[in-house]
Amino acid sequence: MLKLQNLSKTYSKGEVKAVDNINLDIKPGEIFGFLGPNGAGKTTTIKMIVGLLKPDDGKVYINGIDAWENPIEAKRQLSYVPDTPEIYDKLKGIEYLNFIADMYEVPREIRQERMEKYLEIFNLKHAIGDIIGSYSHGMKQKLVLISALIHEPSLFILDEPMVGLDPKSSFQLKEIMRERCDEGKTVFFSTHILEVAEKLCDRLAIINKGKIIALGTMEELRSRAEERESLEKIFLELTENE
Ligand SMILES: Nc1ncnc2c1ncn2[C@@H]1O[C@H](COP(=O)(O)OP(=O)(O)OP(=O)(O)O)[C@@H](O)[C@H]1O
Repeated sequence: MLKLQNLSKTYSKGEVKAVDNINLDIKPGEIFGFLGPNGAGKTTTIKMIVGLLKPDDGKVYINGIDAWENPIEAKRQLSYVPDTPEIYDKLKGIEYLNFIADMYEVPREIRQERMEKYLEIFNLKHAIGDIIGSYSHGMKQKLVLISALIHEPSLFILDEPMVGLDPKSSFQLKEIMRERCDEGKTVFFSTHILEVAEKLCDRLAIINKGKIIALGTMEELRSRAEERESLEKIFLELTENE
């Protein structure tokens, strides 16, 4: 479903190796957690997957489509929720949702049904006629989430999705992620919080200083951490973030 092959990215004319030759193969139906401390390379990796940052090296395949050779086809397969919801402040919530639904060519009746459902779930119905500029950070985040759910992507990519959401919305989001995966869709999300990864994902990768240092189920990683001091140190650091 999502395949990363020897993916690398540097910043500052090569001085900062943000992502260093990473490989991942994520299957349909998986909730995959991308866990790492601050500055590990999570956002950079995600931006290369969704087409916002060009890799220096390596390939991104989404459903077998090369994301940088066929960007439009690849983007049709996915939804992306960034860590900070930067959206058009001058639009009303409903205008933004319709704009996104238009871009993804979601038919009227279907979008209506999905909007109703998610606006209800995330308790945003009352504000949908208001200008986005008047929304709180959490409301903006929920609006972006709803817009990402409107076209039912086969790959759902979320950068630090739980940050800024109230506990009820976090719970709802977790339920939605699980539902998507039960339908054979794939969720890839980043977090710097061990507990979030633990509660949610089927499998996870730990990234540190741009490299993947461990890959497997949480159980597998925990037992490996007991044997490997470097992994144990990362685990401790991630626990302290909670
Ligand atoms: N535009 C940039 N210019 C220079 N260095 C950058 C740039 N963006 C990120 N970096 C550096 O690249 C590395 C990886 O950053 P990235 O934002 O991908 O990490 P992250 O795991 O998402 O971190 P966080 O959890 O803090 O968001 C860090 O060392 C960061 O300082």
